[in-house]
Order: sequence, then C-alpha cells, then structure tokens
Amino acid sequence: MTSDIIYHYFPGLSTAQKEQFDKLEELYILWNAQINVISRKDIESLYLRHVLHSLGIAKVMPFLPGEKVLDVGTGGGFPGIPLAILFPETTFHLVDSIGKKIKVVNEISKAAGLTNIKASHARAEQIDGKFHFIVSRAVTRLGDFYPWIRGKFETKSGNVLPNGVLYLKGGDLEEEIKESRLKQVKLFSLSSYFSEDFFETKFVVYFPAQ
Ligand SMILES: C[S@@+](CC[C@H](N)C(=O)[O-])C[C@H]1O[C@@H](n2cnc3c(N)ncnc32)[C@H](O)[C@@H]1O
Repeated sequence: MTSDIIYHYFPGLSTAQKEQFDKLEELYILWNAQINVISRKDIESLYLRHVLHSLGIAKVMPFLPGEKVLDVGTGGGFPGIPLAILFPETTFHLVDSIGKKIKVVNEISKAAGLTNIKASHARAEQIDGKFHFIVSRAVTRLGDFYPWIRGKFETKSGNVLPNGVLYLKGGDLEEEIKESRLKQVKLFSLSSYFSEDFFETKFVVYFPAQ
C-alpha cells in the first residue's frame, strides 16, 4: 500500500506534503511495533483506513489558516495527523487520556516535521482553550461526547459551516443521533467523495456548537 491513494483524492499537494504522507508508513510501522495504536491487520491498509478516512473531514470542511482544531481521543494521531499535514496553516491540538499514545503522536509529528501540532496527555474535559472545530473518531457515543467539549468553541465562525463538531462515524446512526438530543446534525456520506467499498457505510457527522 502506498500513499498514491492520497495523491489521487487530494491533487495539488506540495512536495513537502507528499513527503510527509509518504513517511507515515515507515513511522507507523516503527512505532506500532512498540506501542500498539493500530491493529496489526490494519497497518497494511494504513493509507486507506486511517489516513484517507481521516481526510474525509477535509472534504467536508476546508480548514482555514489560523483556525484551531481539537482532536479528542486521537489515539495514534487520527484524524489529527493527516489533517495537520493537509492544512499546515491550521493548528491542531491532539489529546488522549493514555500517555503512551501521545508519545507516539509526538514522535511521529516530530519525525514528519509537523510544526502545527500540539499533543497533550489529558482527558478532553480537562482541556482549556477555544477551538473553531472539534474532530474525533471512534471515541464514544455522540450523546456522551458533547458534554466533554461544551463551551470549548470560538464564538466567531468564518468557514463554510459554523464552528462545531466533525465526527467520523460508521453504520446506522439514526438511533444514536436521536438519543443524543443534538440539534442541526448533518450527515455527509464519505462514499460521495471516495469510491472504495470501505467508505460505503462511513460518514462525517457534523453539528454546530450548541
Ligand atoms: C478507539 S481509540 C480511537 C483512536 C483514534 N481516534 C483512531 O480513530 O484511531 C479511542 C481513544 O479515545 C481515548 N479517550 C477515551 N476517552 C477519552 C477522553 N475523555 N479524553 C481523551 N481521550 C479519551 C482513548 O484513550 C483511546 O485512545
């Protein structure tokens, strides 16, 4: 597996960005052997299941220079690391409650030369600061998630959708959205951007700060 799939869906990457995406494979192989952040089986499909999946958020939201994004429960850096490569002028704060995962994030972002990432070993609830967008993948149900981050949004919006949450989720989400009582939830199907079967049941769930 190579990063060609990333170049295909994101034409116009700079040489520096291509080099950073290319480097992720060896870095994740190296670090995953020491600290498990991706299942062994999945590492063979790193670019499809982790990097491109993370970049699904970029198809919905073109982050702007100067915007601040929080990645809650980033694990080994998803979706934060691929997004930080794609948007070098946006700043990303990656948090996870497990310290050794943050070690992997720090090592990988340093080795890839990323200067727009800050990583913290903390629970989301403990993070101070205000963000334009909060991203996440595979952490918890929406109804449990929102109380952790309520009040952490910048009030001034300047992007294609108001400041809010962009959460990568799969499957049938109707019940989960209903139970969460969140308002103005929008679902963006990743199969409208990416043709691989993997994306057939995958969505970006967006809702504004509320
Ligand atoms: C299944 S992993 C997903 C990791 C990554 N987002 C991904 O998709 O590969 C869930 C992560 O959320 C973290 N987590 C769970 N609750 C958290 C909280 N309240 N604050 C920060 N991190 C949390 C866990 O430590 C774990 O690393």
